[in-house]
Amino acid sequence: MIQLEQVSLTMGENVILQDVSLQLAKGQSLGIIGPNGAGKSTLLQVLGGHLTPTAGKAFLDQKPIDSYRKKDLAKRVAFMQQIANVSGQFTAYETVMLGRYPFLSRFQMESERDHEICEKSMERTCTLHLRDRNLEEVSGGERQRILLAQVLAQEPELLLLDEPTTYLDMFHQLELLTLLNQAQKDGLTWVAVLHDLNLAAQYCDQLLLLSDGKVVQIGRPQEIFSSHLLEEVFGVRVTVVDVPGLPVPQIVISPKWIAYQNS
Ligand SMILES: Nc1ncnc2c1ncn2[C@@H]1O[C@H](COP(=O)(O)OP(=O)(O)OP(=O)(O)O)[C@@H](O)[C@H]1O
Repeated sequence: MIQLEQVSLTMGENVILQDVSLQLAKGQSLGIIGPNGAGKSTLLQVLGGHLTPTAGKAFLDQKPIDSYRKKDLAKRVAFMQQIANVSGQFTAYETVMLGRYPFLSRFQMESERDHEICEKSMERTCTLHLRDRNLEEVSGGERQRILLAQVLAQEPELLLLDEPTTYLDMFHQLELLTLLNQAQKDGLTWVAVLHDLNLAAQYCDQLLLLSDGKVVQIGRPQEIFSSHLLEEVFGVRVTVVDVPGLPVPQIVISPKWIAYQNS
């Protein structure tokens, strides 16, 4: 479904992404992990067609992403942005309805079906009770769930999410990721920037570890969760542990100075 071939992106004199290649088939999920400033959000923007690589190629279904008309792309790809970038001037329901706009022509009113889809998306994300509240009048976690309802209402084939679990409590973090895994069974492909490596390992088919704009490794969580690799990239002490009942390993982190103290 998506394919990047040696993608590089330069802004001014800064090389933000360098030689990034990846392939993701329909119905798969990918977690992008890496330290602050590694280029994760930028990579997501390239996948969404918001940024065009300065070198290399990005494809959606074998067609260059930058060759799609904006509206055609919006019918297939939804982008759940970081909530810090979202304006609070709309009600929750209006915000969710924005997800239907790629399907409406100019001056066309929303149909009964559009309303049904919005309500269903709000039900799935437990936000229906907030429908008439302004986005400025809800908590960070509620706002995050409203944004999730918006991208679900868009009924995308590819969903891109930038740190979707920020502001969510443990219950709602699991709920969001479970919802994504359920949608995946119906064919959704999704890519998320995640800072919680343990959740990323539990819910993503593949992880892409990015550092300084370069792919350190891409593979199944079991392959990425080597203490060596994570210690080198994140600069913290990492212990990889098996948890009974979980098919993937988890990590326990501690500050690197503890390693120095104990050694
Ligand atoms: N418009 C811009 N012009 C120049 N440099 C930029 C621009 N936007 C981002 N950068 C730089 O690109 C690098 C990657 O930024 P990006 O936001 O993709 O990182 P990230 O891995 O998502 O970070 P974080 O985990 O902190 O959100 C950073 O060093 C950032 O300062």
